[in-house]
Amino acid sequence: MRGYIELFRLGKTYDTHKGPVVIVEEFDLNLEKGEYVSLLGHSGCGKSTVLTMVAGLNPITTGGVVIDGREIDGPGPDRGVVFQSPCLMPWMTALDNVMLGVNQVYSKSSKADRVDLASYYLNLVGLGGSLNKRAKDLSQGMQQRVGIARAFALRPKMLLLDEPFGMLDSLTRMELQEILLEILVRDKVTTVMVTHDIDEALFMSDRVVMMTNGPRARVGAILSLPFERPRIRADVLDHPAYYDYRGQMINFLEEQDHKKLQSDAEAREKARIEAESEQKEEVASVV
Ligand SMILES: Nc1ncnc2c1ncn2[C@@H]1O[C@H](COP(=O)(O)OP(=O)(O)OP(=O)(O)O)[C@@H](O)[C@H]1O
Repeated sequence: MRGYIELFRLGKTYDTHKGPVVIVEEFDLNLEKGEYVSLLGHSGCGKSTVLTMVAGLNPITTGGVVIDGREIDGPGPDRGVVFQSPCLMPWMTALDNVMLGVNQVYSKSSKADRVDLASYYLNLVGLGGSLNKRAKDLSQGMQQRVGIARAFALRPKMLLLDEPFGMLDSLTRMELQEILLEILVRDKVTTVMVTHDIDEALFMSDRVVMMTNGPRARVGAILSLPFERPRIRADVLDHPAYYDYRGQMINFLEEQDHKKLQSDAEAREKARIEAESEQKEEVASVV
């Protein structure tokens, strides 16, 4: 099956001081237009590596990414990215921070239209009253709202979120999750989100892609969630299958933990045997 967005046999090898290490291998995933997919997996398995390759910010070693029929070969305005911290220009206003990208992508539109577009998205994320505040004077939650408005204002086909709510308090986090879902549904943007938070993945996603442990991480299992949209948090939490899906995700992660402990123990045993045989060879050569 081919999707609106296709990640095919995506792979990444990093050069390290110990030589090349294959972090992600044969990562296959198809997304429908407007679909919301979360990537879940243990720390260091390669989630951000997949996301930054799709964003075009991290060179792809093998395979590729096709978005709406076009293979990507670097970053582009068809993909908006929101990281944990929004990296705003601190001395510029909220509006000017959003205008930076808008001016580049919509250079042929009138200044008034560009300001309208940026203001529209800042309004949607609840910053209508703070357009002219400098980024350095905004709270962390407000800065993240600017980051989200900045990504949406480019009208991307795809949104890539790397733990976008990771640094926020739980109330702001819940509020922003809901605002984000509202805009995504309105604009039909296809989304991939990296998260460590099982409940966040359950509330936000159509599907949860669980990655195996690295190195050579790939898609381990995919859960399709049955919760209706628009999502209402209380209804999702009350859904009879909620704790079953939650349990499946926890089981998968525990299974990966178990495999990691096993492979770490095997590696230690192998190293011990190698060290022992080297010692024996040394003793034999002295004798
Ligand atoms: N530029 C790099 N060079 C070498 N190794 C790297 C580089 N970037 C990441 N890695 C390694 O690749 C692995 C995967 O990293 P990545 O950040 O993609 O994982 P992650 O699943 O997003 O982790 P986390 O959940 O902790 O954010 C890690 O072992 C990391 O140390």
